[in-house]
Amino acid sequence: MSKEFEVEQQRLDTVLRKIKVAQEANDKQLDRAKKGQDEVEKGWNDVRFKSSTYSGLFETAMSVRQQQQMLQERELAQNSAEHQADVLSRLQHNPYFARIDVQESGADQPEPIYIGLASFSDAPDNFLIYDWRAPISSIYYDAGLGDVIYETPDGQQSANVSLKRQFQIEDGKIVTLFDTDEAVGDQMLLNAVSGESSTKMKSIVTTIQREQNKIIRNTRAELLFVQGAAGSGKTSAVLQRVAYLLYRYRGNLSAGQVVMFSPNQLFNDYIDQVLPEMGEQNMVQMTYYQYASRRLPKLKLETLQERFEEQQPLWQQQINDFKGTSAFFNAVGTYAETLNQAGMKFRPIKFHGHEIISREQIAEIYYSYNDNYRLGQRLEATKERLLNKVRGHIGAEMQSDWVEARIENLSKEEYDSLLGDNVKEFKDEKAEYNALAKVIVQAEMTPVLKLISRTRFLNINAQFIQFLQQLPDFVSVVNYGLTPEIWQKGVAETLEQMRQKALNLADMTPFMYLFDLIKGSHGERDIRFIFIDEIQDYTPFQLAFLKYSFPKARFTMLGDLNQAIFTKENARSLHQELDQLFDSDKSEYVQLTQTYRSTQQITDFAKAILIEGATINAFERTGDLPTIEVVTNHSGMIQAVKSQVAINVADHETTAIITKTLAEAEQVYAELHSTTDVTIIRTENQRLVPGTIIVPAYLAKGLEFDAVIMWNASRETYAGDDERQLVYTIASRAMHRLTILAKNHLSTLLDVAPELYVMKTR
Ligand SMILES: Nc1ncnc2c1ncn2[C@@H]1O[C@H](COP(=O)(O)OP(=O)(O)OP(=O)(O)O)[C@@H](O)[C@H]1O
Repeated sequence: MSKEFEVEQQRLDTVLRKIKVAQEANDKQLDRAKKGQDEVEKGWNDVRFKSSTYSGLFETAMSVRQQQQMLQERELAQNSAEHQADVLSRLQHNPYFARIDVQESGADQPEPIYIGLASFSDAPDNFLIYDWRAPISSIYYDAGLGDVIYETPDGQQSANVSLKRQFQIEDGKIVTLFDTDEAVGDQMLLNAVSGESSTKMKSIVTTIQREQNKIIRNTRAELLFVQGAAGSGKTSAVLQRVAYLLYRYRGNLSAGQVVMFSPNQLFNDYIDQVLPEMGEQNMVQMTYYQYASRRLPKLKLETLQERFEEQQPLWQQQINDFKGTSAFFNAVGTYAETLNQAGMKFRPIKFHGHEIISREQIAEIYYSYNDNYRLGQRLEATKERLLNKVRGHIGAEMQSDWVEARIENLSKEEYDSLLGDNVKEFKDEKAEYNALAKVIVQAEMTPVLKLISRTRFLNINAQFIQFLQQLPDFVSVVNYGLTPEIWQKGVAETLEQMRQKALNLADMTPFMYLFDLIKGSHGERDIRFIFIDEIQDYTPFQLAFLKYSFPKARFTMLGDLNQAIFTKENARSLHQELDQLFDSDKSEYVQLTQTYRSTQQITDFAKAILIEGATINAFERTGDLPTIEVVTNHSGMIQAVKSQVAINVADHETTAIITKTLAEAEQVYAELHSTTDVTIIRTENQRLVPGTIIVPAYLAKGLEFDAVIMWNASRETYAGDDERQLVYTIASRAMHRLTILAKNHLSTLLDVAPELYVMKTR
């Protein structure tokens, strides 16, 4: 054992001992906090409710307030002690993974800095471990030896690095230790990426790469756009970024103010351990569909499966494309402006089957305000007036026949329960009638008042249709390859859908936006950071809408234009679109070209599928060449799948059989499950499970597996050039092994150089 090894092990022993001491002290504190809370809770018994006199009331209130404050303090103490217990047990398990010796300018000697998952000190300012997110830790990820400059909250700081050392520690023992002059040594990275896939993504703190570190620590950009090839660590980097931001803005930023839009629920499930593993709470994670469903609970929205599998006629596709443009977004805004003068659609307010306020009356109120009222103000003012009007209607309604009939037929119990505490001697029958009638009418009015408060007197569906009908007045549809006739045909389709309380993806966001403009919504202003994964699947309209909906947030967008569902043309213009939404001085575009997921052979193969793709560099890790097998019939493919799965299982490689559609996945499952142990993933709401799975391509986004079997990569299945990206996405899910099966003819999209794969024959 080398001298250094020994010295490091001794230091490790000392640190672990100190962690233990800290744990014991913390446990005591936790006990005290818990006991304290019990006492406070007991204290409630002593709070006397003296309510007969004013001073008694005041005393009670004070006493309650005091108890509440004490409870809050104890709870805080307990929470922080609990948090500390969690941190310490993490550190006990794995205290640090790196050491750098840094001499800051002005200091007379270098200081060793040990970097781990959290900071730990045994005395004020005596840090035995530095959090990986501390400013100084950045040096470890960014540079090799020598003079360096690093960012601190107070500006740039210069220093000299004389040593970089990496550790692997298990059960309190240093397993390996090596010095390096690179940023993060390749050996460590190779170890990290050579592991097997799992159903849960892991954190990459120990091996963050320099360009990933830039993304993680960026606090300047309003828009940070990360373009990165499949497997280049986009998702990993942003999850570490969330952890970094929560650390950097601790006390001012909570996990609930960070929202991540991800491609599907399965993916959410896949990544949901990364932050807890680092001792942080998860941010809010949702899919765009979930976001829209939450906002439009009454409508049946188009699902992921429908969106991917539906074959639409060209004209419909063109309409949908147009509805995704920023021109269309602007058109909604222009239309909404016109509503300040005229055109707002209302529903009459009804009570007991008859109209009490007609749509014309509502319109009259709505347009009675002067010109400088905005839509939202108009609506608020109208709402107030309507509420008053309805309340004022109570008197008239009390005399109506139905109220009289109800009162005449009241049983004794009903009578008592209606009047409640107000049962008393009435001076005459009229007084009694009025008292009863008032309660009855008020009760019946409550739902009407509620509807008004919720602005249900707006006819938003009719409004949306009217907007669509008038759209050619605002934008020339001809510029988008449409004619006014075709456009109106599309409007009729939307109308038909809305009659069935459904909305397709293309209409969903315009509908929400129009509704928001009418309501004068100011968006969710407390959300501070928005992350959007798989940005290439969003339309410019959606992006503009998200910007509008989260006006105070900084955006981080991740995407791979190679995996675009957008056409290439759109992908290129995405940049221009974003320039219109964000101040270009505060936008930063970063490219990740190095891939980590797959072996060199798989990366090279996947890359060859793309034409003029973005730059992709494989990480040097070798494996077998991908294999392609073309058989003559369906049962041949089933045979091939079975034998490949058997080989993979024997080699402990978790396998995903990826099909194009759910129907295909079902078919393969039906033929396999009696003889092979497989799980089918039908919807995004399922969980990933260990072992072999069958999954349709659109649910495999963002995931990775040791081995992938691409089902039926035939010419008929993957025919059009627009499916190139999909084929690339499927191939790039594989870490170590890729098998492609086809019937009769291989898809021409897989027509790559023969040295990149092995053609298998039986
Ligand atoms: N710095 C790193 N150290 C170790 N492993 C890394 C690093 N960066 C990425 N990886 C690994 O590479 C794999 C791919 O990363 P990730 O899923 O974040 O890529 P991605 O760019 O989001 O891919 P895709 O676009 O295909 O969804 C993961 O297994 C991840 O753990």
